[in-house]
Amino acid sequence: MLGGHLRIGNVAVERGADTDVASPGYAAWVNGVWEGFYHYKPASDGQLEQMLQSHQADERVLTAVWDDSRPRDLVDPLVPVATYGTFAKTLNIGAAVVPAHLVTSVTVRPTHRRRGILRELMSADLSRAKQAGYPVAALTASEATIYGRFGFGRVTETQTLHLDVRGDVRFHAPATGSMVQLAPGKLAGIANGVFERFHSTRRGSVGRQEAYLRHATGAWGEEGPEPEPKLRAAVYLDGSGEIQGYVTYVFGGWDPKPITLKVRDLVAATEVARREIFRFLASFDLIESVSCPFAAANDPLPWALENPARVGFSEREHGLWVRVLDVPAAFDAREYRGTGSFTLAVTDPLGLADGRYGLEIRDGRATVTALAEASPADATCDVVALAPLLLGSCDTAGLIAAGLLEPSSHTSVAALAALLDLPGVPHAINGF
Ligand SMILES: CC(=O)SCCNC(=O)CCNC(=O)[C@H](O)C(C)(C)COP(=O)(O)OP(=O)(O)OC[C@H]1O[C@@H](n2cnc3c(N)ncnc32)[C@H](O)[C@@H]1OP(=O)(O)O
Repeated sequence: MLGGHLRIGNVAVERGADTDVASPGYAAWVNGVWEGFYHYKPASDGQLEQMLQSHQADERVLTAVWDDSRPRDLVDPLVPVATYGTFAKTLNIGAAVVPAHLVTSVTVRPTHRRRGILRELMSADLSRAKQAGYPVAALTASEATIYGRFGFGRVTETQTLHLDVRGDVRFHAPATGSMVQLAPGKLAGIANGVFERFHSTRRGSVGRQEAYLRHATGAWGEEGPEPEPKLRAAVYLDGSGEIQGYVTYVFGGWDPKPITLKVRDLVAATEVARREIFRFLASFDLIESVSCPFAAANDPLPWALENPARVGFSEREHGLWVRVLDVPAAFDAREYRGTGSFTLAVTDPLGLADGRYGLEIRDGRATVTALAEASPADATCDVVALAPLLLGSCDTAGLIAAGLLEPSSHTSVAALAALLDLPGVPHAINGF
């Protein structure tokens, strides 16, 4: 419980009574978030309306903390000292796509930091999410060191891909299908469907908030909810004319060098579509480089090219963080290999996921049950390690070497690895 003059409450995503503009409380919450992330320009009525529409589409739950001790002649009491937002999407765990409780817009003002406001907001929220039946919570973090203490583990890494497109870029595979350049607005009826196909097949993918569609269509730009006239778009059609991917991009200007085409969003339902979109991006005259964010840690593009040295990567970052709330529900949705069984003991300082769990695996699918405390465990881990274990972000040997997973003295690590280790890495192509 927060003490003193601090008060926690929800903020409705609504227009003001008898007005067609955002309510003062909602406007104060949005501006609180913007200020927390150093967007030092209050949102205009038009921007607030855009935010409100997208937050309503996401069915966001907004929480704020107010400090009633601040002098009212100096600051509007509606202005929060902390913000916290959540919404429901899904996470692809490999064998199934499960509901995910997404956390975003976490800010605490410098005047109120390190007093336990984040801890209070997050502990209560994660308990509620577990009670509501979410197997997992997820977030994308500003700093890697904040969320481990709440049981979040890093599951994906992303990086920015740079493709040198000077001269003739040659691919091993022959070209297939076709690209069509179109006005970004045309993606309104296309982008979500392509993303859903990617999302349903890619382990680690997390559902997208409404803002992504607004960005894809150019209704929103880099600076937020304002039109982006520079945006260009194209779609990839396979041999039968079906749209299998799209890309949005902007010209980075004649300076600085190299002259760069900057991908804003690239979503491909198939690996062929992704490769063909890069073939298209490599074909622009006068352009020297193409940059593309949210590339996977094991991006296959260098393997597609006759000269893999054309591809470089920068800004390798932690991407998605996942918090397991319900071990049986989450691990039932995981992929495994072969047939076998083992018992996992989990410790969790927040008391949400701790216990002993039996995993009965048959032909790559598991039935997971909570066991009595006294059951002997084949391996032990903290809740933080559950996330990379769940998503197959790191193999069993790597988790053991990192000190995140501890096999018991009688456990065959090779047998455990034969059940748990998965090919490839999870990949999420969005932030929130
Ligand atoms: C999902 C997202 O929205 S990610 C974006 C997070 N927001 C930002 O980065 C905006 C700028 N920063 C902030 O607003 C705040 O400093 C916050 C939200 C990061 C932290 O809020 P606070 O209320 O100060 O945190 P609180 O006092 O509850 O601290 C909780 C714990 O986190 C730790 N912690 C807080 N901030 C940080 C940090 N930046 N780095 C490392 N640890 C941190 C505290 O030491 C404390 O640890 P303990 O409980 O184990 O002793």
